[in-house]
Amino acid sequence: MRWLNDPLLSVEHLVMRFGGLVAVDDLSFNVGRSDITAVIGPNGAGKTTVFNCITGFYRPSGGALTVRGGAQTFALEKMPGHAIAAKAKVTRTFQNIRLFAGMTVLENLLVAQHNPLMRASGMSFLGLLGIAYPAAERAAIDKARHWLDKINLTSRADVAAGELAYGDQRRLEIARAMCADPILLCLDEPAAGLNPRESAALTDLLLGIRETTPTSILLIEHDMSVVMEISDHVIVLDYGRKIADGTPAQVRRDERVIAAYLGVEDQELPAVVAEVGS
Ligand SMILES: Nc1ncnc2c1ncn2[C@@H]1O[C@H](COP(=O)(O)OP(=O)(O)OP(=O)(O)O)[C@@H](O)[C@H]1O
Repeated sequence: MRWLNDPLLSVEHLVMRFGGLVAVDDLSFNVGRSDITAVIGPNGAGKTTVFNCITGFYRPSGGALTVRGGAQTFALEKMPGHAIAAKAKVTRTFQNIRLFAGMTVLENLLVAQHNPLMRASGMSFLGLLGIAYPAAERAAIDKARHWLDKINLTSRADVAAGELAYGDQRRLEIARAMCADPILLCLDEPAAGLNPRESAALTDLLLGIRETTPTSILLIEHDMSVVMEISDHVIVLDYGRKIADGTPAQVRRDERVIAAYLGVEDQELPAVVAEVGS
C-alpha cells in the first residue's frame, strides 16, 4: 500500500471554513506515489473544496498539505496557486472544460509548455542568440505529438479544440495537463457526461499514464464503475469528513459508505448491507 509506505502527498488535519460552514473538517489522507487515488462522496461532501485547497485556489483555514517530490518537499498550504503548478508540479483539470476553444488541438498542447519555451527564448544567453529556442520548440512539439498520439487525436491536430466531440475535449484537457510533466495530476470529475465508449477511452488513458509515466493521479469521480476499475486507493468523504479509506474492494463493503450513499438510517443499515453484499 503505497499511500502508507511511499506517500507523494500527505493531507493532515485539513480544515476549510466558509463563514460558519465547515466544508472540510479535520481531514487527513495520503496519496501514494504512482497510484491512482479517487476521492468520492455524496454531493456537497467537500471533494471539490479539497481539490481547491491542494491546487491553491483556496487558502486552507487549517492543516498541512505536503508534497514530497524527488529531493524537495513543498508545503502547498503556504504556496500561491501558480507556484503549486510551476514548482511543486501539481496540476489540475476542472469540472467544466477549460480549453482554448478557438486554438487548434496542437496549439492547446503547446501553450501548456509556455514556461520552458519562455525560458529558452528570452531568459537565457543561448536563447537570446537563438540557439536554445529551436531545440526547446522542437522538444515542445515532440511532447505535444506524443500526447496527441496517446489520446488518438493526431489526425485532428489542426482542428479548433472547440470543434472536437465532448469526450475528445476531456482527453485533450488531460493531455494538456500532462504536457507540464506533473508529479500529481488532479482531475475533477473526468468521466462526467461521457458515453460508455468515451469512458473506456478515458480509463485507458489514465491507466496508460500510471503505467508509462511517473505521474500520480488524484481524481474526484461520481462514476463508480470508473472509480472501481482504475483506482488503487479510494477515500470517501461525507459532510467534510473522511468516513472510509482503502482499496476499492474495502470501501465497497464499508457500511458507512453504503449508508452515506443511500442515505440510510442507522437502524436500517444491517438489512441494506446484507442486500448490497449479496
Ligand atoms: N466558495 C464557497 N463559498 C461557500 N460555500 C462553499 C464554497 N465552495 C463550496 N462551498 C460549500 O462547501 C460544501 C462542500 O462543497 P463541495 O463543492 O466541495 O462539495 P463536492 O463534494 O465537491 O460536491 P459535488 O459532488 O456536488 O461537486 C457545500 O456545502 C458547498 O455549498
